Amino acid sequence: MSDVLELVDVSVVRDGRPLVDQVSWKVSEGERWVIVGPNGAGKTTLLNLASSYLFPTTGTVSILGDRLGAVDVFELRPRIGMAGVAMAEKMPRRQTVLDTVLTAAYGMTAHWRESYDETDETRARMILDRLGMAEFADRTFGTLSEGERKRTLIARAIMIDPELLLLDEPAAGLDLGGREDLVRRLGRLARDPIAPSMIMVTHHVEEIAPGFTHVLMLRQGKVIAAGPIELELTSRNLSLCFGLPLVVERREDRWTAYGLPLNS
Ligand SMILES: Nc1ncnc2c1ncn2[C@@H]1O[C@H](COP(=O)(O)OP(=O)(O)OP(=O)(O)O)[C@@H](O)[C@H]1O
Repeated sequence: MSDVLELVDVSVVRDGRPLVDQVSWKVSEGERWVIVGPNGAGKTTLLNLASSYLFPTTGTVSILGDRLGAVDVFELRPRIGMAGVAMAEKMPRRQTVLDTVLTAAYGMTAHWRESYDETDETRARMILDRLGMAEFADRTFGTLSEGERKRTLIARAIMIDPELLLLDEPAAGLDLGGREDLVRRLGRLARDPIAPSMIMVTHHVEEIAPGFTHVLMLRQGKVIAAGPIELELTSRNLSLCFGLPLVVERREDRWTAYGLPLNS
């Protein structure tokens, strides 16, 4: 199995403070990773390294076999799909859902010319359908609910047929129904053998879809645990990660966590 991502002794330092602190981490082809950790732990910073938008202060980052610093990132970026809040902010609100997905194929955020290939449009509609967004194709992005926007952005990230798919808090801000709908769809994607390798940042273990294989826990820029989810997603590791006593339970193929009550 070849490596999709390899970080060796990576630190990102800002104002003399490490945001990511000597992280070594390997993601192999086909793996689906979840990154968990408290606010400010460095999760988004790790995703920014993985997407080639951030370079490490020290250490080496290799993405899809190419080392950052020794590769043209403009050739690398079209091979990486990314969906997250930062992307949502860049999307023109008056652009249709279909165009929001289609423009990804051309490395743009906004509709430029009416010259999209018919096959691209067919593919965009098929992906929207898989994410339950077919009937929204002609709606403008700005009129969508939070959940619909998130599904549109995931469709956009998949449109380019990436080798690595990065999802930054895809379920944040969704209500229970919206979260469960998204988890089911991500589960289908995660279990699809031809889907790309995936890395998802989340704050809640309840958002981990079935099919995710590995977990990386981060606290204050340092890796607390990393490896197969069934070995590493333990009460002990999660408590260390969040700095309070937590119990994590698995029920069938889903996870849940809760804090122990305070002693009175
Ligand atoms: N350019 C920067 N300069 C200084 N500090 C920064 C910079 N970018 C991020 N930080 C800090 O780095 C830390 C890690 O940020 P990051 O966004 O990676 O955390 P996170 O785990 O994704 O947090 P959250 O769960 O709140 O989204 C935070 O304390 C943040 O304030």
